[in-house]
Amino acid sequence: MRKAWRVADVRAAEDALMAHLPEGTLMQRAAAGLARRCALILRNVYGAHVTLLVGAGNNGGDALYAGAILANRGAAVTAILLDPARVHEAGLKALKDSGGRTAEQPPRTVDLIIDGIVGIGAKGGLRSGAAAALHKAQGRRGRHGQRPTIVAVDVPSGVDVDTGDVPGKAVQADVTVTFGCLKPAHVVGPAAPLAGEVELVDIGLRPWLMADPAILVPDRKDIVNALPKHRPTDEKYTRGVVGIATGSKTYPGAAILSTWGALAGPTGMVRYAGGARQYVVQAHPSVVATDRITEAGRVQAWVVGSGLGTDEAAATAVRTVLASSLPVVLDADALNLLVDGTMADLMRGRSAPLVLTPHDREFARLAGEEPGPDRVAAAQRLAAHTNAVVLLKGDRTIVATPSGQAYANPTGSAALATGGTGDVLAGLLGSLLAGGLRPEVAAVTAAYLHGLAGREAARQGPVSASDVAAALRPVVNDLRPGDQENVVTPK
Ligand SMILES: NC(=O)C1=CN([C@@H]2O[C@H](COP(=O)(O)OP(=O)(O)OC[C@H]3O[C@@H](n4cnc5c(N)ncnc54)[C@H](O)[C@@H]3O)[C@@H](O)[C@H]2O)[C@@H](O)CC1
Ligand SMILES: [K+]
Repeated sequence: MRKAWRVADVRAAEDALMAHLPEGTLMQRAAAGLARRCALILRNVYGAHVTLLVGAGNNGGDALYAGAILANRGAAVTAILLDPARVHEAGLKALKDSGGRTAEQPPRTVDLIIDGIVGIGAKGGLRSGAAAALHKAQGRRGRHGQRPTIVAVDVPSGVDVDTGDVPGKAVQADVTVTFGCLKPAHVVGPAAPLAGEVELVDIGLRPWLMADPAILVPDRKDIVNALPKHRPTDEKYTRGVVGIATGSKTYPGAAILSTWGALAGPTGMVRYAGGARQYVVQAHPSVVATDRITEAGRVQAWVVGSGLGTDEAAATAVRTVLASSLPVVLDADALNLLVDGTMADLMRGRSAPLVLTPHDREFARLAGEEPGPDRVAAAQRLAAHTNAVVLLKGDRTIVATPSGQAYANPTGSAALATGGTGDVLAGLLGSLLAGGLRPEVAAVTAAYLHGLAGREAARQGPVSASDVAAALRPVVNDLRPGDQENVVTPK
């Protein structure tokens, strides 16, 4: 897992580390890493045109020192000082000593913009002077007529570093070079896509980060490790059976999509219980279907949700699974049935895992408040209140546990913002729960795989939920270690 820390924890670690180092060492390390990445982007540093947007703090200092390094290698470096009276003096001197200059306006040619406007000291969106300078620099062209590449120092300026919120104007970076550790804005909220590609430069901070990380971000290896392995002795029941109670005669599509999602997961068998049984069996002949949950036979986890409606039968379905001692996923309509609070005791009294998968509107109905600018904190509050793992859908889906652990999914895709993809996710999640994964691991794994499937489906053009469901199985298979040949020819 990658880890992101909040600003106060980063500052505490920096203070502790700096006490052991000569003054300025950390900034030199940061600037060296920043300049190295800029040089890689420019390829030919000699003769390149670099514009620095320099704010009042140390973020501007990083930019000035990196500018000095690039100027020493023959780049034409121009610094636009947004608050000249408070500029990092030593950084400015270093830039000038290396042949860089300051100017009021960006020069005609700009290959690279280094955004040193503001870093972890940010408050609010970009101020007007900074926004105007950025706009002008962005409007310039590079040596070869190309648009300038934008490299953000530490974070794209204008974002809220601790929450990933974007309260006003902000920089859209191509690359963000950050120092010491990731921060929440790199991985959650609307800020995360503004960071572009994030490079983490080691400045020796990690051993000094004493606090727990605010957010964990899974990578491919974590997902490979989480997925249950096939064993030669497996048969369908040992791999787990997932029960799906979604859809209805009126909304059979939801049932087809969620069973499709479940079929891509690790379980050996998928059972369906509900009004859309005929449609489900037609679409997926391997699914064993009944009309009611109580007739479905044994399963190791239930998914109840989308397309179910909110009538008495639907409420009974939710009550039945909540009263069981099995892991449960509640999605869509099932979440709306929780709103009146009549199932609160059932929910809070459970000892078996419960996962809720709201999008923003469902979240607002359930929690009584919008997720707001701090989506991680909002998901954590709902998780604690409901004693459930909460998967809050979004471009960077968040998974929060009742104990306060938070994860951000890195594989988000705009392709998933289309009707029915949530049904596919819920089905897959149920299969992972039935396969024995802990609820937060199942939620994180499902979001990750679902995101990859969305990206895969988008390669072919506009995406429907069926495309995502169809892409899911190959994506899952690609990450699961397959059956190995046991007779190997010696080379
Ligand atoms: N503390 C350290 O040891 C290190 C810090 N480093 C750099 O220092 C940065 C933090 O420096 P500072 O604490 O000086 O803070 P910043 O440089 O992030 O911000 C300082 C100033 O920016 C202005 N500002 C705040 N919000 C703004 C907005 N929305 N628009 C425009 N201007 C705004 C304010 O006047 C504030 O005083 C890090 O992000 C990183 O880039 C690195 O050099 C690594 C070492
Ligand atoms: K910045």
